[in-house]
Amino acid sequence: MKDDFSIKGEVIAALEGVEDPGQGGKNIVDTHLVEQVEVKAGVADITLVMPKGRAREERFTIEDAVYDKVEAIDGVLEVKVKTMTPQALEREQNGEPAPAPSAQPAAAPAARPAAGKASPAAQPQAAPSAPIEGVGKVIAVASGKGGVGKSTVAVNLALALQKIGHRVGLLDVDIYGPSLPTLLGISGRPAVSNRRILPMEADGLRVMSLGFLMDEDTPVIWRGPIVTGIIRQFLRDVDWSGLDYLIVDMPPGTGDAQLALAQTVPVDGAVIVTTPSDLSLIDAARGLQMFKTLNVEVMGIVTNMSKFIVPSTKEEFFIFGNPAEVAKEAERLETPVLGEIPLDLTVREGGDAGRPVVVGQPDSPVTEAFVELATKVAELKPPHADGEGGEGAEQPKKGLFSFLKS
Ligand SMILES: Nc1ncnc2c1ncn2[C@@H]1O[C@H](COP(=O)(O)OP(=O)(O)OP(=O)(O)O)[C@@H](O)[C@H]1O
Repeated sequence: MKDDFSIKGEVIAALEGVEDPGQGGKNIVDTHLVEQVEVKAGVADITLVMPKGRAREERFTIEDAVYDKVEAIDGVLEVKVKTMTPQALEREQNGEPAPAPSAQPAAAPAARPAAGKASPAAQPQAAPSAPIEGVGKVIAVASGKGGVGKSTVAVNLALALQKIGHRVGLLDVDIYGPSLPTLLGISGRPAVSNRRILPMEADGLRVMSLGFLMDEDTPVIWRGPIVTGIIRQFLRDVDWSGLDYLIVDMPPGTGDAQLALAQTVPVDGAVIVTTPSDLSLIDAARGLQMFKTLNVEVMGIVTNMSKFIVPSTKEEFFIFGNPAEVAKEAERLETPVLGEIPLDLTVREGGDAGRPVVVGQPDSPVTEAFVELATKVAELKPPHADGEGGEGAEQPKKGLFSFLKS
């Protein structure tokens, strides 16, 4: 039986098949009508947002199409569609009471049990994912739990891949706390040329992060479909051409960003970062399972903060638990341990100073550990021979930064 997570992916893909009338053929996800999608025990709860002035006929056409498409998904038992005005949504989000009936949301929630399933052939499939032009391999760096050093590993893995001779890009889709600008010590807004976003540059890497587009204090409350839109634009509208590797720093956990990435481009492999602590390991196993569900190959686990070596005596301390436990868990999960990165003051200091350890301390043991990791990653996933291909390739581009205007 399908789990709710995979059904949710199919629901979002199905909504991308619903046209928003009068919007030049765009679908309702791209025009930001879809505010939220939740699937629990086979019940799909969909919130649409439409301005009050929207023609009733159009609204009904959209709602009907949503019901038809979503009901046809295998595993969906019931479909609930709630259509709200932006004002009603804002009130709901602020926890304010609904006003008098005359100013109610555009429509009350309506449910329809998903009777009479369509034949499997007619069921919507996940959106086809086309490779990014000119990029060799896309590698996701993920963690089940926050704070284990995933972004630190992503940045230093990217730099170490570069150190061993590859051309590398780094994409930060950690929507809950994009940290690449801080870790790499860069800021500013990316330029747009020929309707494509140009990545920023740091230490020879091409970098794109949500952090470049957000105010530092902006609370991030983007929901599933918006996250999908942002990630799609970062993959499709940014000029990544001419790269051997694109390293993607994922948000922690198992959620919409992972789903969006896997549905937008073929992901060649995922690297799961964990500390040796029990809790991180449980979450790492969950993350690993999620990538399997999404048909993304898990290349292995990286144990971060594996041990602390006292610089003067070389004595070793296992502050977060013994890395042997990670090895045991990796064996149980039938995945290799790709590398062990020690807990080291220079890593933290380098991160805070915007000078990652691989460039700040190029001859240190920690850098050596990152280079070993990068070498293993490159062995497992060598970049395509035609990694340069696709430069200058013409792609239809529309709605740059449109997600920020919604
Ligand atoms: N091996 C290490 N040695 C010392 N400090 C480290 C190491 N790895 C990460 N850190 C530090 O731990 C903190 C958290 O790291 P980081 O931001 O990379 O974690 P994260 O898993 O990406 O967090 P989030 O869940 O917030 O995205 C940072 O201060 C970083 O410098």
